[in-house]
Amino acid sequence: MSNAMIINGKEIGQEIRKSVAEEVAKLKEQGITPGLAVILVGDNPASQTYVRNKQKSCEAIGIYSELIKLPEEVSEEELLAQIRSLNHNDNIHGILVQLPLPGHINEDKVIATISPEKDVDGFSPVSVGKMMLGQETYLPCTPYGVMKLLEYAQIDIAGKHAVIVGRSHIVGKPMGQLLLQKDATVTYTHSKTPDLPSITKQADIIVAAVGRPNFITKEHVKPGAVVIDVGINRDENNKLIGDVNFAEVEQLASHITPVPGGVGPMTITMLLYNTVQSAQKTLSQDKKHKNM
Ligand SMILES: Nc1nc(=O)c2c([nH]1)NC[C@@H]1CN(c3ccc(C(=O)N[C@@H](CCC(=O)O)C(=O)O)cc3)C=[N+]21
Repeated sequence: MSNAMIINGKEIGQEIRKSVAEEVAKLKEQGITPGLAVILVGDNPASQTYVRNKQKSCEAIGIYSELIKLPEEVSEEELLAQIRSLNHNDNIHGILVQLPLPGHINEDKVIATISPEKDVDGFSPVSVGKMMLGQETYLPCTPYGVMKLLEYAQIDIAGKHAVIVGRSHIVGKPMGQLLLQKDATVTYTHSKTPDLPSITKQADIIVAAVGRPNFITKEHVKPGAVVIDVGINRDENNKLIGDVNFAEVEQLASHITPVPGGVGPMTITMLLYNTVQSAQKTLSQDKKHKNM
């Protein structure tokens, strides 16, 4: 069996970022600088790294980014007040609250407080509801990024059997919905699914989003399947590894995404994309006002 085609998320992400940068330049000519606010609570090192990456990526394409750092002990009310203030700040088109949040804060309440117009993560109940209904909205960045990877790799989705491993609100669940909207037959699996390999073996497309290193092995994969690895785990040497045993699975998959350099860079790319979309919307609303 020949080796799989490796889907290069870094390269595809760069290509999309180039066209997002062009949109940013156009907006600037019209006097608008897209702005993203990132709220970081506490000093979790992994979260700090992600947030720094997001800021660097914004900078690289001319998006203004503002980091709001709050102490671990911040009250829920104070965090909500920050979000409400950003909801009304005209320089800010996107608001992202870095997850996870400390235990004393109600994540659902926080996310629901972000104005749906600025919910570039696509996590709010309004965004999720619209996505389910197939209405225009901000799509969650990771599943959206996976859809772009499949599109760029020219993988047909209609009629294919997609098996999602993992059912998180931010990856697994929306991933299945987006694939369903493209006419895949979708199966959700999770930690309580008995005999997982018997199901994943039927998949034309596997999306692994379990959060367990090297969880998906060759026993899980039908020869010729497309394998998308959403996992971000650290091994004992602090090296980034996915949910898929890459060395094993690349021998029989038709396409596979690496970690790093697969889905991760696409997540940030779609965040930039959503932020610019939001800025573009304010422009068309301004015009409407002026025409009145
Ligand atoms: N409100 C919120 N929105 C998020 O989108 C969000 C979040 N909270 N909390 C944490 C997770 C994690 N996440 C990643 C994004 C990009 C990479 C990424 O670009 N990874 C690179 C490698 C980076 C490295 O080497 O550390 C890659 O896979 O190639 C990873 C992880 C977004 N998250």
